[in-house]
Amino acid sequence: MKTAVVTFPGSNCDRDMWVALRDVSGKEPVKVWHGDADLPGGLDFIALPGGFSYGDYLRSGAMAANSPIMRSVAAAAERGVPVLGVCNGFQVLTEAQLLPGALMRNAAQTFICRTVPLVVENDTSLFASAYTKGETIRIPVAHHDGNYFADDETLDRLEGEGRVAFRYAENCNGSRRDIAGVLNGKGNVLGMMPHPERAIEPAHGGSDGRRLFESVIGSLVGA
Ligand SMILES: NC(=O)CC[C@H](N)C(=O)O
Repeated sequence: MKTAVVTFPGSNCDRDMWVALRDVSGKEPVKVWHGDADLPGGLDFIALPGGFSYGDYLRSGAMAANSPIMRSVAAAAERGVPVLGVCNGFQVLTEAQLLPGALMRNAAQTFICRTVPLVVENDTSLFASAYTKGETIRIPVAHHDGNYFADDETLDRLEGEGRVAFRYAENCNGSRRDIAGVLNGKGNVLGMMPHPERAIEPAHGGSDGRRLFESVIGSLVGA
């Protein structure tokens, strides 16, 4: 099994993601730099971490979405390789149009940094098989641009196709229909604002994020 974490200039959660993947998979992820033209061969999983890529210049994730490496990430996603984008990684995935919608400034115009309750909406995706639909989990958020927006037609389609992965039990940022994470049509790309890699062991204050990594790593066993 071969996993990778992509680092952009301004990423600040790449090490946490790397440690979470290493601890759950037992194998060290490959570190990939945004300027690399190609991903290493044979990757089974790609993570886009949180942070402030390019200082959130223009819009959060807008510059990173045009990094050289994102062409390879899009091609890998198209081939069915699982891709997880957390927080800034989610912003990059929407800006790269690998996921629908946009992450706008939080409704209260403030940076939010706290642990929030989330409802698991989909427990059949490869990212969430270790959760139970309807279960409430607690995962930290830390962002100023987490206000998920998509038009009604898109939201209806996402809900109808079971592509809302997580919802906020308490809407902390104004996201439409309380959406905290969404899947692409094939179900192999997940973007979410909360940080599962910050809830891996009790010392983090909770370990509800660990099951997300157990789900996806478990789906790769044998890979
Ligand atoms: N923790 C993060 O990834 C922050 C994401 C983003 N730059 C924001 O503040 O909205």
